[in-house]
Amino acid sequence: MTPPNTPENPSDDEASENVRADLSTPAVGRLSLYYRELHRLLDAGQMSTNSRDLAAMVNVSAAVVRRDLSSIGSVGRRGVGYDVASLAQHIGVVLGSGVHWKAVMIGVGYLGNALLRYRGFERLGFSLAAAFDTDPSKINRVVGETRILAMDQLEPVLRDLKPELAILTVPSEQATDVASRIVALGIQGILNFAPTTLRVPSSVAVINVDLASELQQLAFRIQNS
Ligand SMILES: NC(=O)c1ccc[n+]([C@@H]2O[C@H](COP(=O)([O-])OP(=O)(O)OC[C@H]3O[C@@H](n4cnc5c(N)ncnc54)[C@H](O)[C@@H]3O)[C@@H](O)[C@H]2O)c1
Repeated sequence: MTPPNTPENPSDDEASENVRADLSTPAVGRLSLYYRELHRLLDAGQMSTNSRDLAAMVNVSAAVVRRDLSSIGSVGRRGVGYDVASLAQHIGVVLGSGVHWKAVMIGVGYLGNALLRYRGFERLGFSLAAAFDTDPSKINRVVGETRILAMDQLEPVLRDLKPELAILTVPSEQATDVASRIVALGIQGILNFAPTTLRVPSSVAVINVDLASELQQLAFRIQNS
């Protein structure tokens, strides 16, 4: 008989919600890397792995892998390790990859073009449902599998598609205005490539991607090693 869902005995969904709330940002980043490597192992037909091998794949210690995995309730069996398929599935649930996420892209220049052609998003449950640009020469072109629409179609299309996420790849001067527009349309998370700080309500999650800053940190590490 299925036990009732009580605070002491939460359902799978509730348990993964609780786990998610407790995870630090670096731990979430590492889980995402384990997830990627586990899928690579699955593709290669490998059924089991252990903390030492996973650690080597993502360049952390085996103790960190064991701690990360036990924090989401996955404990390897001594001498056997982890079942690759079920561990990948479990991490996927914790990271929300079992859920289908709809994303739109705003700004299809050099960067947007490259990202639209990348097929790796779909595997993690993200579909790029539409892309938007202001340049009339780009409208109606299909890049990857996504059609570029005019910005004056933003409101009706987003109301219809109801995407949760947006990838912002417009010039930095345009980013704030565009962000306000998409937030007003119900976007809950923005992956922001524009080198500017977005002012959005705290209910909207923003991840800033800045490769120049990453390079700067890399140079700093080398200089100080
Ligand atoms: N995060 C990073 O590591 C990184 C790396 C490269 C570029 N960038 C940034 O990403 C953004 C895009 O870079 P890019 O090289 O692709 O630039 P780009 O100029 O090639 O592309 C920008 C696109 O946005 C469109 N656009 C302009 N205003 C718009 C608006 N209001 N609404 C919708 N579309 C609009 C333009 O027509 C163009 O197609 C820039 O902000 C750039 O600084 C970030």
